[in-house]
Amino acid sequence: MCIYSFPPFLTIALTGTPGTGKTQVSRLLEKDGYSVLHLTEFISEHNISVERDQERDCNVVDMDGLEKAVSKFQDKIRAGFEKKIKEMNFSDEDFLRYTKDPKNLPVLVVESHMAHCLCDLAIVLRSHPAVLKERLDARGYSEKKVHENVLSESIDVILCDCYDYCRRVYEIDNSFLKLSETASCVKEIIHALYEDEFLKFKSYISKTGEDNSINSHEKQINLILEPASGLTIVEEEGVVIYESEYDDSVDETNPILMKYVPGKNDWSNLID
Ligand SMILES: Nc1ncnc2c1ncn2[C@@H]1O[C@H](COP(=O)(O)OP(=O)(O)O)[C@@H](O)[C@H]1O
Repeated sequence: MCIYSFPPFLTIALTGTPGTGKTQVSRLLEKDGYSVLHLTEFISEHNISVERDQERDCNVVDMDGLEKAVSKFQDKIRAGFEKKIKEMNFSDEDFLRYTKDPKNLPVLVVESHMAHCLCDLAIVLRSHPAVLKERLDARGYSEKKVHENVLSESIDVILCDCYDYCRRVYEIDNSFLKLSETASCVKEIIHALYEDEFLKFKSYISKTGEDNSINSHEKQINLILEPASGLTIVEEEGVVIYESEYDDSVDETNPILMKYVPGKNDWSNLID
């Protein structure tokens, strides 16, 4: 269950098998002014790893601790955006124009191969297993670690996980793209997604009978989006919450998002 406010603040996972380019691409996004959380650095800064898995050559993370720490971080970033927005008297059109500037976009990009466990929107970077193998070999990974990651990419492990955890999932195959082109695709999805969610939330709020203009709310409107039928109103600790339905099937009408709907890369025939 997720609770949203209006205008929405989105947390988007930039995920993918190691070597698909998450770190490099997210550095480019950061340079352009997007808010980015690098989860691996965040985990070591906050001491959230519990132990080292020697066999798989990686750290084991305390997921509950991570979730709490990320949620706290997210609240801080979100409060900053909300403060700025409250100070301005926006029409919807003005607001959407304002959010075209990455610095003003109420979005936090969380970058990691497990970011999708913490977000309900995901962008998955994909690379052809042969391309991925080259990148991981160049990194000096052991043969076993390269094989494990290449196999995982071939059978869509992260993509399938995303379907389990996330409400909306998009996939970019960057096997034959430059880093900057991959970054452009990510940006395209982020902005299209923000606009789409904004309009969707707005229409949910109009179903509640509340005023759905940006500056009309003294208090936050909280929406719980889950596959429920109809619209019900619940009170939780004095806060009015509107439970609305959403369609969790892949049903994109935005032409940009349609370009990135997942499922196009079938590399399973490469498994020997
Ligand atoms: N189109 C591309 N998109 C992303 N990475 C690319 C691309 N082409 C080459 N690369 C290279 O692949 C490697 C990906 O590394 P990195 O960003 O650390 O991946 P990850 O964070 O997913 O493990 C980098 O050396 C990067 O330069």
